[in-house]
Amino acid sequence: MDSVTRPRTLYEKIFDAHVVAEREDGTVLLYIDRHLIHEVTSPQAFEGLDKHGRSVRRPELTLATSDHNVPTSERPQGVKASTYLTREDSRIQVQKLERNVKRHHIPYFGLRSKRQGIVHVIGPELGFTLPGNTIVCGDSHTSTHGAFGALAHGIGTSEVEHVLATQTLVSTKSRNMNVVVRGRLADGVTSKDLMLYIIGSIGTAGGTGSVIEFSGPVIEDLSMESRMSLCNMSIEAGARAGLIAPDEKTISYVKRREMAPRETWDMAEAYWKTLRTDAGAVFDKVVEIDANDVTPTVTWGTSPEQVIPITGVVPAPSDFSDPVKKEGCLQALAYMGLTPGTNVADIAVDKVFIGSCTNARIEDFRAAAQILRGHTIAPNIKLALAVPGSGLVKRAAEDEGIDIIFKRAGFQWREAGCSMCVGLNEDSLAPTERCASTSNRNFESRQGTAGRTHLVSPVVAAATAIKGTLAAPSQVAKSVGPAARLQHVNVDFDVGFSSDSETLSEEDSSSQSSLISTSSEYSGSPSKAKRVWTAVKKHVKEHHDSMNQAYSVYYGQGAGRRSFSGSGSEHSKHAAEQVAQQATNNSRFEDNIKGSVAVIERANIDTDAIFPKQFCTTTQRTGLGHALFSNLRYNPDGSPKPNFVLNRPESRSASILLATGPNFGCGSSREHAVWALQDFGFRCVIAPSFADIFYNNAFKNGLLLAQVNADVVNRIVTESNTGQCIKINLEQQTLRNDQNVVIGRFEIPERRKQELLSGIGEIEASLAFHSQIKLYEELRRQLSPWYEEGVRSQANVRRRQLATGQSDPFADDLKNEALAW
Ligand SMILES: CC(C)[C@@](O)(CC(=O)O)C(=O)O
Ligand code: SF4
Repeated sequence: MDSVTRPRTLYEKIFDAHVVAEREDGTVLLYIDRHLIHEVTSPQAFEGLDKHGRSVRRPELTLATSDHNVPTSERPQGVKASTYLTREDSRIQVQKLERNVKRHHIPYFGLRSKRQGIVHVIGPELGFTLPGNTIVCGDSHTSTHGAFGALAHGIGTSEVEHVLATQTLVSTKSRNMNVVVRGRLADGVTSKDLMLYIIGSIGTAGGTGSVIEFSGPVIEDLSMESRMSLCNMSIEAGARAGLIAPDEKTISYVKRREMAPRETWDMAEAYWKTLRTDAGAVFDKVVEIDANDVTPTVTWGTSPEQVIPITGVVPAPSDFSDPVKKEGCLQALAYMGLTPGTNVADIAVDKVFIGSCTNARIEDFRAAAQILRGHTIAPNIKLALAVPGSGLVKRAAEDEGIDIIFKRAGFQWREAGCSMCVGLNEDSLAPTERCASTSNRNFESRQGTAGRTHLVSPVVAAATAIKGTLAAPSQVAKSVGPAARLQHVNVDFDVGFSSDSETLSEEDSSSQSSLISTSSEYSGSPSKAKRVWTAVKKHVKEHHDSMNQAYSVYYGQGAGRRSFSGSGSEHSKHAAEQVAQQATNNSRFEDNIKGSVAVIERANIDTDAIFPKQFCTTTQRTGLGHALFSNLRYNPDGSPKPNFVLNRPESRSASILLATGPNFGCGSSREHAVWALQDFGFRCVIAPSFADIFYNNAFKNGLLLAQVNADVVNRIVTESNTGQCIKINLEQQTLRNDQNVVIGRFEIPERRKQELLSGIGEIEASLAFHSQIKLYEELRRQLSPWYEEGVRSQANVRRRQLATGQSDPFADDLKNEALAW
């Protein structure tokens, strides 16, 4: 009961309310309320499901769209992936998604849908994203949804498969971090500037292992769109998730969205209002930010932490005392083609991109249009691209005349998609082209091989387009009189999608009896389950606004949360046996690795560097070694760069990779990075620290990550310079040289070690908890029906439409899509 009475953070409350079961190794099975999928990170997950003959547990809790690969050029009516996507690999990815959603009855907004768009734009805008939810997606920017007080984070493809099969994730509690923002944001300073400033202050690894709750008067003042931009980039600060407590703004944003609850709205609202950090709750770390210090901010380098006010000058390596930052500065200056001391405002750009899941919402286009109105882009701008985040954003902007302002200024006004954020379609940078971009990543070659990215806010992007050089909005004269109609028109999201969910009343006897039967399945005592359930019901009546408490009461009675091999439970024993059997079927991780070491002297090696984006269009998980570090390894003509470590003959047989700097694997969630490292022959990566999503992905695939201190890094470098092999003993956590001398120890959490040693398949292990998952779902239907009300499977929506004969735009849009299959 301690968890109920102790003051808790918002994060802890959401986490606790989603615990399906606690496992013996200290991890928990966390229920996932909402799952978003897209074409790039899902094909291998569906393939995994097929291989094991598994189905999708709750298709209606997953929502799919195609966004990364889709062209943003004009989309004719009735467009089909087979003809519209001219790049073969992209077309195959989209078609595979279409086949998978059809087979599994997953709602899908694809090329024909008005509601198609970037996953992190459509989730909130459709009301799929709700406060208090757990939300995941095979995409690091899932952190965006934290703006709603949802626990939302990116996962790798193995975890996508896990969620599809079990509707849960294996999880551990993160650390609690609080970023408090006081003061006031000046005119022309946006939440994007604020977030760049925060990342500049705490660094790209500043949030590692933590969930950041943003709070303070400045956060309260932000609109929902601005909050989304802020939370979106939490991953760029290394955090597992960003969170903002839901308030009136959140609630009125969600209300009447197409997939939001209606009949159960009042209960939902009452519950959401309880979702805030209790007074006296303890954060592991608190960072105070004064918004008065924030000015329009841009990045000058190749990491989102390399930021500078637009009024500043490009830094020199000597400005940094930390040797890692000094080296990073040197590398970034060379890549970006910049000279220290240059005024940022004198940096001329070639292209301007307003779009991406960070800044492609209606408010972003409104703000940029205010700057662009009556102006035209500078002659040196080769391309100015405006790409709405979704079909609905595009429509809303067009209703307000915003598209006209953009077009008159010389921008191209496109269809929705990820576009030049990642350049998986035709929208990308040519080598050495410089871009002011409202996206979130300035990694090397992110927007195009050898392209140069400056991250900026939408108003800075607009001002830059006009000036031709990086510019603050205040540098652009306000035009007199509107050049086009620009007014705020509220898009009507209330399009008559009435609820047909079977809202289970508390008195629903059939569901109550099914609850009792599932409960008894593992508690071994139907009468006890009944008693417990009666107590819970009573509690719910008294505290109907507190789901956390209701769950806790239930669990407090000892009815749930059996640990994996909990005593006395036949079901648990059976599960344990099943998993033990499974373990013997899996190949055991050999606890000793011996091999030569390839050394990369860099910090913050991002997954875009490990597995460049142009290869992300694959639907394979094997044979990807050729793409490993491709941009660092090969010249544009395909010839190898002789100085890159993997091209040296002695590296061909290396099975250990050492990164000398911290934060290896930061950025994108693409699990391809792990698959490529393994395919090349690496069995272990050693580094001072790792980014969270990459860490998870590696262990899911049996790639050992060994964390060492600076002394051990130096020792390994010395040994490998003399051609020595390194021996790794996982059991003892030691590193030895050829003479068997221990040259250092490495850190690895016990449970990760056991995971590797046992070789247990995680999905099998989680499926063994099916009774607990079922029970949790029953409880949830009773205690928080609003999370079930707005979601429907594709099949259900269409069945209902056929039965009622009623026109329903949401359903029509889904049907439209289905016609293309
Ligand atoms: C799928 C990929 C291209 C991604 O969206 C994935 C991610 O961020 O996790 C990216 O932006 O790098
Ligand atoms: S970061 Fe870019 S590529 Fe990734 S989801 Fe957002 S818009 Fe798409």
